[in-house]
Amino acid sequence: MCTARPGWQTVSFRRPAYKSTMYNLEVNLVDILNIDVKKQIVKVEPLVTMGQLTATLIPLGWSIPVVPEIDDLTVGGLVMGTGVETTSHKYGLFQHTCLAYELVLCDGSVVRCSKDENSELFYSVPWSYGTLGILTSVEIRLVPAKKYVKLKYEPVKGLDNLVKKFEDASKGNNEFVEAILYNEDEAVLMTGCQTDDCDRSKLNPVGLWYKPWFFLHVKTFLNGKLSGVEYIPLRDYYHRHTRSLFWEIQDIIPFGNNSIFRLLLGWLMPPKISLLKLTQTEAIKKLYENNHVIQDMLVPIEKLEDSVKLFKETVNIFPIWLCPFLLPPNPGMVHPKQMQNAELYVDVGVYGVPAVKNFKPKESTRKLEEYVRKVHGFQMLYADTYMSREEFRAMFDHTLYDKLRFNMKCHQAFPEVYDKVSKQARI
Ligand SMILES: Cc1cc2nc3c(=O)[nH]c(=O)nc-3n(C[C@H](O)[C@H](O)[C@H](O)COP(=O)(O)OP(=O)(O)OC[C@H]3O[C@@H](n4cnc5c(N)ncnc54)[C@H](O)[C@@H]3O)c2cc1C
Ligand SMILES: NC(=O)C1=CN([C@@H]2O[C@H](COP(=O)(O)OP(=O)(O)OC[C@H]3O[C@@H](n4cnc5c(N)ncnc54)[C@H](OP(=O)(O)O)[C@@H]3O)[C@@H](O)[C@H]2O)C=CC1
Ligand SMILES: CC(C)=CCC[C@@H](C)[C@H]1CC[C@@]2(C)C3=C(CC[C@]12C)[C@@]1(C)CC[C@H](O)C(C)(C)[C@@H]1CC3
Repeated sequence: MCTARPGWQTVSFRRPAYKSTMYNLEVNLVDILNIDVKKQIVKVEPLVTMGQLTATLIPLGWSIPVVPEIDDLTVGGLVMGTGVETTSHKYGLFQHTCLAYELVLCDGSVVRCSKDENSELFYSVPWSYGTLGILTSVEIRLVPAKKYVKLKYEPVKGLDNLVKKFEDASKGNNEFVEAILYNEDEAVLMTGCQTDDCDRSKLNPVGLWYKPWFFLHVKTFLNGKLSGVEYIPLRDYYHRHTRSLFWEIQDIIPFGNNSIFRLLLGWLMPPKISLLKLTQTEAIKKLYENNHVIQDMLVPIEKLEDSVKLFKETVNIFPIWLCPFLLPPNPGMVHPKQMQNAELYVDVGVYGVPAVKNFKPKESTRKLEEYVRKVHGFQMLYADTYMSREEFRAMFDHTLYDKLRFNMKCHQAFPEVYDKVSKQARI
């Protein structure tokens, strides 16, 4: 069994091939069920999107701790896969901000799980891609929302310098930490906090239709020697990369940042990911397969410098997105090597056309995957993975997952995660 949500509707890169051979379950659960400000919990159904949630919560003065930035990402997809954002160094991944899940198991029973109730199931749901049960609701922590983010842009020269500053910023008191690496030697580090006060002369609603693409706006701070400060309305900040799909839009609509285009037609942007997927031709699919890399590798922060060098040598794609996150020592598929303390990791996001000669998608990606396994890192599974089943099991801890699948007789109802995310399972 799998959900009946068609592949073209999902934000993941490829379409799931398995949907045509499995029993498809309609899970049309699209509502925000309850906002309990006393207990600071919001209860939502799995198809609630990030755009829908921020539009509802922010006017009420609330938000959730981790808001992955593409509007159409769903709570179900983020729980069953993962979500990371610039607050993750403080709160962890999306699933670490969830307090309880309600699932329908393969025997038809409904269970609620949390850290104190059915805890093994609770810790096994993230990264399980719908292979333990069907999610029907999620309780997420609420945090107070303020009106603006006071964002400081700091140009940094030298990779070693950036790595040090980035690590310090992630361990400091900042609420938001992110860096964009424009080449091996130049980056802009962004740190911010929420505030209700705003210096109007520095207000920048980056989400307005005529505003330049965010990554290009950030790039302008590279030229100045000084740091810059801006006040960005909270919702504009959360979805700052939505309009340009990070920097992927430049390959799809190359003239999209032209100021006249923005002024007249900027309101049309971005095209819906689902529309792009639905209308994707075989030729474009091949082009992306053979001459494009989309990968997010999660590595321990002390491996950041080595990872950037390896990415440069293997695919040579810039900009690179850097986002720190805290990985707590919880049981389940993804945890730090030592189970004593939470560890700081970083998401190294590489999206674009490789600038190396003789780029071979499979070989290059496998080289990166091997490195990530070696340093006890993890690959985000919305993108292509070329790992074998054994390699996949070496990267993701299947101990608890296997135990639960056996106890709950999941093998009679759901495939294994690998059979949903591997290259063979996706078209
Ligand atoms: C002919 C008729 C007459 C009625 N007369 C009355 C009346 O006089 N007084 C009265 O109080 N009621 C009456 N009802 C029943 C009832 O009020 C409405 O049908 C009900 O409120 C549905 O509202 P809706 O159309 O907004 O919900 P829907 O459009 O069915 O659903 C609204 C949203 O909730 C979601 N949703 C629906 N069901 C579920 C579920 N089980 N779990 C999760 N999400 C769900 C949907 O996906 C949708 O997003 C009547 C119903 C009918 C058909
Ligand atoms: N900033 C970030 O962190 C970003 C994250 N992403 C990635 O995008 C993906 C989310 O995309 P989205 O379109 O929302 O999700 P998808 O529809 O792609 O779903 C992802 C997985 O979750 C499963 N799933 C979803 N809902 C349920 C449910 N109710 N019960 C059981 N299983 C369920 C799906 O199962 P099935 O196959 O059966 O449908 C699928 O395997 C995540 O993998 C995330 O990591 C992408 C961009 C940015
Ligand atoms: C963890 C984080 C921050 C991930 C960000 C990932 C984005 C860059 C990804 C998510 C969805 C994504 C894979 C997508 C694409 C580009 C990269 C995206 C936007 C595009 C639009 C590229 C063009 C393709 O033909 C197609 C339309 C299928 C995809 C759709 C999904």
